[in-house]
Amino acid sequence: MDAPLPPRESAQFIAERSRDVFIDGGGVRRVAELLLAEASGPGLRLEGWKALHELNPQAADEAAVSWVFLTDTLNFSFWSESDEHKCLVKYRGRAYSGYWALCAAVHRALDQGIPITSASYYATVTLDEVRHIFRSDTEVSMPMMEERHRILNETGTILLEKFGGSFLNCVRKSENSAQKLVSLVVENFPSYRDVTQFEGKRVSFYKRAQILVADTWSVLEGKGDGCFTDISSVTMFADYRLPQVLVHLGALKYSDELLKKLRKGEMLSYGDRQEVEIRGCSLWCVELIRDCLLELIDRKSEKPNAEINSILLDYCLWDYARDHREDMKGIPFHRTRCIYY
Ligand SMILES: Nc1nc2c(c(CN[C@H]3C=C[C@H](O)[C@@H]3O)cn2[C@@H]2O[C@H](COP(=O)(O)O)[C@@H](O)[C@H]2O)c(=O)[nH]1
Repeated sequence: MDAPLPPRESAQFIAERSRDVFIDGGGVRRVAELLLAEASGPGLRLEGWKALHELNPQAADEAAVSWVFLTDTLNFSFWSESDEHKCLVKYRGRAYSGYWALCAAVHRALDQGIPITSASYYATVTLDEVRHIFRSDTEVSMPMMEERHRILNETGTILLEKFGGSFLNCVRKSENSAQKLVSLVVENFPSYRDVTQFEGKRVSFYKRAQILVADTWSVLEGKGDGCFTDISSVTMFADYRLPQVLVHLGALKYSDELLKKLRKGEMLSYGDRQEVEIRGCSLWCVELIRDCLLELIDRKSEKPNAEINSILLDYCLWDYARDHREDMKGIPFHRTRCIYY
C-alpha cells in the first residue's frame, strides 16, 4: 500500500478541498500579531517547555526521555462529557485535569515507587494496576482506560524487543533527524499510526508521533541526541484544543451546519469528513500563521532570540487555550474518541 501523504502536505490537500472548515486570512494575521508580542518571551522559546510547566521533567537524561515517551504514548482523549464533572488528579496540593492529570498521575506513581516509565514494567502491567495508577480523585475516571492498558502492554513489549527497553535508543537511531524519528515511531509502534482517508487519498496527521519528537527535542533542550537538524519541518499537533482556540481567535471558521452539530455535542468519528477537515485546516492554519509571523519579525527586523517554528507556536497556542478556558466556553471543541489525539 502506498505511503500516506506527510502531515503538512495532507493538511494543504485537505484545506484546498474543505467544505465545512475555512481559514480566515485576517484572523491568521491577527493571531500572528498576537504571537509577535510573545516572540521575545518564554512562551515562544524552547526553554518555556520546562520553565512554564512544573510537571514536565526538569532533567535532560535518559529517565526524562523515558518519561516523555510514556506520557506521549498515553497522550490522547482526555475530554469528559461535561466540563463540570471531569477526571482530576491531585498532586502536591494542586488538582490537575486533562493532559496534566495524566502527568500528575505519572509523578504520583513514581513517588509511590511504581516504575511506570520503565518498559519492563508497563509491558506486563495489568488492567487493575493501570486503573490504580491513573485513578481520578473525582467520581469521573480518565477515559479509555482499557485502550491505555492495551497500548502500554503493546508499546512496552515492542520497546523491549526492538530498542533494548529505552526510547533513547530509538532517538539515537534517528541520527538527529526529526523526520526519521517520526518514521521510526510510526513504523514500530502501531498506536502512533494516525492515518486516515480524504477524497480517496491516504492522509496522515501523526499527532502523537510529532508531539513525541517535539517533547523529546524540548526535554533534551535541543542538544546532543535532541539536536534535530530538521526540527522546523515538524508541524503543529492536530488535537481537539488547537481547533477550538483557532476558532476563538478568528483564524478558523466552521460552517453553520458544523457549528450547530458541535454545539449539540454530537460526536464525530475518527476519519469522518468533517473531523478530517477540522484537523487538516487547523494544521494548515498554523503553518500560515508561522509564515505570517516570520514575515512580521523580518519586517520589524527584530531577530527573535531563537528560531520560531510550528512546534513553539503550537505549545504557545495550546497553553493560551488552557489559560483562556472561560473565554472559550462559547466555542465547542469537536468530540472524537480515539487513541490518536
Ligand atoms: N496541539 C497540542 N495538543 C496537546 C498538547 C499537549 C500537552 N503538551 C505540551 C503542553 C505543555 C508541555 O509543553 C507539553 O509538551 C496535550 N495535547 C493534546 O490536547 C488534548 C488535551 O487537552 P486538555 O483536555 O485541555 O488537557 C489532547 O488531545 C492532548 O493530546 C500540546 O502541546 N499541543
